[in-house]
Amino acid sequence: MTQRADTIFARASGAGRAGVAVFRLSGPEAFAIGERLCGTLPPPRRAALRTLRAPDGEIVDTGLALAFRGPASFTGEDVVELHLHGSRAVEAALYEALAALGARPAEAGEFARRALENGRLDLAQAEALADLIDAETSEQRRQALGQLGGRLSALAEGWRARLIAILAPLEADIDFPDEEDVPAAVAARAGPAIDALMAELRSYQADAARLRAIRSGVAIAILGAPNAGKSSLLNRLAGSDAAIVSPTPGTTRDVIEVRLDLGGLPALLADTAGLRAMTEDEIEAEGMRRALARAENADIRILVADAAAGAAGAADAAGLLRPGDFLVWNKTDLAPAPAREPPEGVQAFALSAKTGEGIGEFIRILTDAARARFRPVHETGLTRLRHARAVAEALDALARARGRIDAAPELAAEDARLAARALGRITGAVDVEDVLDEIFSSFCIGK
Ligand SMILES: Nc1nc2c(ncn2[C@@H]2O[C@H](COP(=O)(O)OP(=O)(O)OP(=O)(O)O)[C@@H](O)[C@H]2O)c(=O)[nH]1
Ligand SMILES: [K+]
Ligand SMILES: [Mg+2]
Repeated sequence: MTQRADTIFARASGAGRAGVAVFRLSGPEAFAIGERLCGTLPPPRRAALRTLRAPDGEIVDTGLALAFRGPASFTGEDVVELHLHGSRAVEAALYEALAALGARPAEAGEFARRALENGRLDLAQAEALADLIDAETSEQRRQALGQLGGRLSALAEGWRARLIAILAPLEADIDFPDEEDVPAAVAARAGPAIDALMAELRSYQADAARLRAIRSGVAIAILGAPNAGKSSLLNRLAGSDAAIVSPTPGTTRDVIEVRLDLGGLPALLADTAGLRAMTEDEIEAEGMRRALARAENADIRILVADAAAGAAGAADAAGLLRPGDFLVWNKTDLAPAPAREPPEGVQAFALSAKTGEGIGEFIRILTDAARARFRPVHETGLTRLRHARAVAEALDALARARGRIDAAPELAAEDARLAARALGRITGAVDVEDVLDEIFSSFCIGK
């Protein structure tokens, strides 16, 4: 940053009434403003009780004050943290006092952005911070903590360092083009090294969709004929009355979503409108279109069929199923499940959404299947599309480099440099500006 940064403030803890709310002040004037507010600040990294006063002498609140001297702070700047009573009135009085003392409210993600600019976090870690704040399940927490701790950064920087080691002799070759035996020797060494790196990158690429599913949730869609009991099943799986259940066929029109925690793996479960061959009703037809789109894009489909309707109950939608999906015969309190082979790779299961019989077992089976399918091979990896794209770009460039290494080492060197550049984008070692706005706009204020 060329110009001197503003001193910014925001509530770091969640909005609303609270026993304690944490406010953060960061920037070159943070200590001076903190002192005017608190009288004196405690020594860095020590908490002390203070009475906070506005410039006109009015008491704002009493609470804990903590000072962090930059660069040993979250943002890398001087930071003052205030733990006050979490009321709207205290917050309003504090903001007024801080503004009067020359600080301004922070923009979304501005604290993390300063941390990045001051080298306290790299881009992958900043993303992980956002993921950790959003984490709802244990798998999400683990993944975000690993990345925040620098695991992905170390991986990406390691790949880049290997590439640079491969690149250096190729560049030396450009400088000494006359020495006859150099190109062959260099190519002989660089070729296998590129192959090994490509194999490793591919194995991480193969994991990327699984890691993204952990971040954003596995998409599961419930589909089937009207009145099969789809909404009843969703309510059972969610443990709440999220969807309307009624004996009227065509009750569900919009897609109803609930979040599930499948043994630490997050899932987004969608209930959809019943599918039937024909309908005159425009709203129902739109519901069916949405149901089909949802089924198409889901990671896992659960086809619900009425056991009492016999094999015909599953016939219409069976074509939508893919290996790894489920066929659930519902209403086993009324009739046993028909003896009908499910489509290839589809697991059949019998239960009653009404009595709850078989639900616990079905949740176990669904959880095991989802966890097995989305278990990553590597503990650390490409958690965002942005990372996967960078690796795909690096792989393309490396494939070109590999093809040219014998005939045109100088072109191969250029390709290898492009690959290194693509990998450098993961941590923001290169081209960081391009992605900053996209990443930090998703942060909330105070982070
Ligand atoms: N006996 C019995 N009735 C059930 C069972 N599951 C659902 N039902 C009943 O079947 C009817 C339809 O249930 P819903 O859950 O609304 O079915 P749906 O598939 O969501 O229906 P649409 O949204 O209209 O497509 C309701 O009267 C439920 O009480 C079950 O396991 N046993
Ligand atoms: K219904
Ligand atoms: Mg329904």
